[in-house]
Amino acid sequence: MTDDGMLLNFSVGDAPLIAKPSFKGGSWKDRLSAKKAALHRQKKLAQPSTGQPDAPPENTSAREESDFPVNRPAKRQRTETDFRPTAPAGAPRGAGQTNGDRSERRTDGPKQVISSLFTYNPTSTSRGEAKTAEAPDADVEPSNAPLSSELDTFTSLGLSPTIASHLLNKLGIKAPTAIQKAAVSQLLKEDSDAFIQAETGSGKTLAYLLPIVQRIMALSKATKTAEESNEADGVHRDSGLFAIILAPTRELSKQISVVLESLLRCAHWIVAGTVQGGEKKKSEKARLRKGLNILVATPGRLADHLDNTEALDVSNVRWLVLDEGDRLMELGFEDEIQKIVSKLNMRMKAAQLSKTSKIPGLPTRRTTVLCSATMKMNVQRLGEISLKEAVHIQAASGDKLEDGAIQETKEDIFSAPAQLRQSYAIVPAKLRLVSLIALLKRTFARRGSVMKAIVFISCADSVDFHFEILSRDLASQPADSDAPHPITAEAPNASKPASTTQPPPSRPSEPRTSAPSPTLSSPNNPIQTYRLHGSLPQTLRTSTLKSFSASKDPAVLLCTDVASRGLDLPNVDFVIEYDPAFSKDDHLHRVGRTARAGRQGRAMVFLMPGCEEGYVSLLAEGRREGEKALSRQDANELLRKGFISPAATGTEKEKERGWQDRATEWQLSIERWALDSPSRLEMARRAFQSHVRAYATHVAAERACFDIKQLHLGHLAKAFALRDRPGRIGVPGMRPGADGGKGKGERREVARRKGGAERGEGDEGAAGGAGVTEEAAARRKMRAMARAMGGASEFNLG
Ligand SMILES: Nc1ncnc2c1ncn2[C@@H]1O[C@H](COP(=O)(O)OP(=O)(O)OP(=O)(O)O)[C@@H](O)[C@H]1O
Repeated sequence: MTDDGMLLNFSVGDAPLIAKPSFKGGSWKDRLSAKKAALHRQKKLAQPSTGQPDAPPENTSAREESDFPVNRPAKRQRTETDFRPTAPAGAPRGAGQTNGDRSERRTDGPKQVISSLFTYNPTSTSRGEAKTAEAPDADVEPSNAPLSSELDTFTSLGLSPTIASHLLNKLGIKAPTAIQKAAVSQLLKEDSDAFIQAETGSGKTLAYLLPIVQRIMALSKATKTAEESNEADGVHRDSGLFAIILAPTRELSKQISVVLESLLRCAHWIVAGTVQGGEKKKSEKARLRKGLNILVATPGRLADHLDNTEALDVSNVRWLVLDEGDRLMELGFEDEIQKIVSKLNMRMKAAQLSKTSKIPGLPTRRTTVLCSATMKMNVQRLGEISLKEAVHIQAASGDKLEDGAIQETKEDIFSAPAQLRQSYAIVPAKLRLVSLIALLKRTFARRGSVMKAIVFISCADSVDFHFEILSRDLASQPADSDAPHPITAEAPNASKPASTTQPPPSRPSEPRTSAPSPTLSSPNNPIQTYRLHGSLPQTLRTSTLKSFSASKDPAVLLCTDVASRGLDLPNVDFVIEYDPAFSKDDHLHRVGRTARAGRQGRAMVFLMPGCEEGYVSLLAEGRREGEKALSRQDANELLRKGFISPAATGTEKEKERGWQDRATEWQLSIERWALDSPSRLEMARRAFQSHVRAYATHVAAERACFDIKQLHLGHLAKAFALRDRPGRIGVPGMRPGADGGKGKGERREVARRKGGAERGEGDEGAAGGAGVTEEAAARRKMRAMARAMGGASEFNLG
């Protein structure tokens, strides 16, 4: 949002345009350009009226891109009379018309602004250099696949034939991945601490679970006396707790325990359980009292039980795993982990001194395993807290390290799986929503081409809004609406697809998180849409994920970053980052939800023309082959493919007009849909506001690519189906204050970003004064904007 934008958005307001506005604040440049714009409008109005409105573009669809300003467009206030695209032949009344009169009649509030989709869009600044590449070579060797050599078997790593045959026959896992090969042999052989680092989807969970389960099975054998024959006579649930696995979120701890349970079916006498926030402590205490051998936990809840649950005896714990180490630190669990580690040390030592442990074969020292895909400062810190002389286990190496220290080598650079096909789309703000719909329509056009897609969105309010759009019932268009069918290519009976999937069971009071998507479905390919974010109750989050994973129909999940880490959702073919991630690492975790364990996958990130295009070089850093591995698309390409009518005939120009008109029709119908109900309108406004606030929280190091000053709020509002002027979009009851109404995880998430920003500012301070001044100016600007946007200072993060 440039300064003149700010002034036009917020200062001019609804005042009569003839009245001389006064311009205050901002630099002299801001004031000058705002004055010029007002003068220009006054001149136009002073011209003798012909009874006709301002000449609209003859046909918006047909405008050439070269007519548009190359950089950011000059802003002007526009009314419905500005936009009168020619209705396509045969279209119902209203197709291609603005319907603005009706929207004004319906709302007693301020005038609505209806802008055309295809005019005044900024063009790409990198158009000249960037290639519109084809998808990178599909034959790239997967980097996280199971090993294919006949010599690489689980038994050759030292795993027992019982476990190996269980993996093969019951879990369908034939050969280890590279990280499993390195980790299993190391952890079976030695009792040293270890840092396991490998890319997303490389099988890190089994890499630490397999050796732990085998070692506990071995304890069982050692416990038996020579004449005993039954395995169950060895270790049993009362023998003691031997291993604890810590995961940062409830979803992850649940997922790990599911993998563990499936593994333990070959050693049924070993009992595992979970303790995690969101569950009743009383039932957890009862579970702990009954006895467990392996515990999967979230750090906060475990620390709580260590303080308050007498039955939790940790004196025999000999394996501690810290999974998703970077996330544990980002979510602020450092204190809890420090407390847990020191309690484990203390109780183990006390038991060893009093010689109360009676488990033969129990190792004398505890092995701590830290897992992370990234190697950041905070992981180093976690290593210092928890590891001693750790072995660094990567796909191919195993170097012994100093106390807790983790050496960084070239291979430590966190990158996406090699086989992931990654692209970015340059989409102007106004075209974002229609482009997303076009992309999803195209993605699910053919049954079987894509099973599941995940769309990452920056905040919970925006997830809710887009979920309502995708799941809206096309049959219940307003009765008086002359809206055309939203996407003319859609089959008439596509609005109620026959779903074979059971949506997650939700009680009447619970918000719905799953619904068929009439917009994306076709008669032979029903699409189910899901939503997930941190503001939903935990039980609903769990059931939604379960249902999405189990869905036999193609499905799309709209979610915040709550689903970006560690989650292993089957058959995800496509990840769309509709809002770019708040940091590069978050991006790699998000795209890592596809292309797992050697499978193919695609990812696309939406970027706006201008400073966001700088993000392409950051994307390239996450690829081994650099920018070569990235392909590029433009909004027009997405729209053409998504909105083209299968029956389109005529010249290229006519076809183009066809898809532009259809995209416009769809956009107008969604704007009417939002205007038609106060609750929907509020939802759209809330989503817009939250989105803008979330935009301001990209990590400092990447803020040059996501400069809030460059954001064109008027254009962006269109992508939220809004016709309001941005300065007027205020949502009553929007949660004020940093922590208002947020759950613990959400507060941690906000703190993480703030922490990142503060560190970034400190770094800049060290580098030189100029940067600091600019940052400070930007912060002042952001604060001013937040005030103009309704006064709330935080956003509803997932
Ligand atoms: N040896 C193997 N052969 C085939 N599939 C495997 C193998 N090991 C694990 N998998 C599968 O690979 C998927 C990814 O495993 P896992 O979730 O452990 O990866 P990860 O490295 O922890 O990923 P992330 O970093 O995203 O958390 C799972 O579906 C798992 O069942």
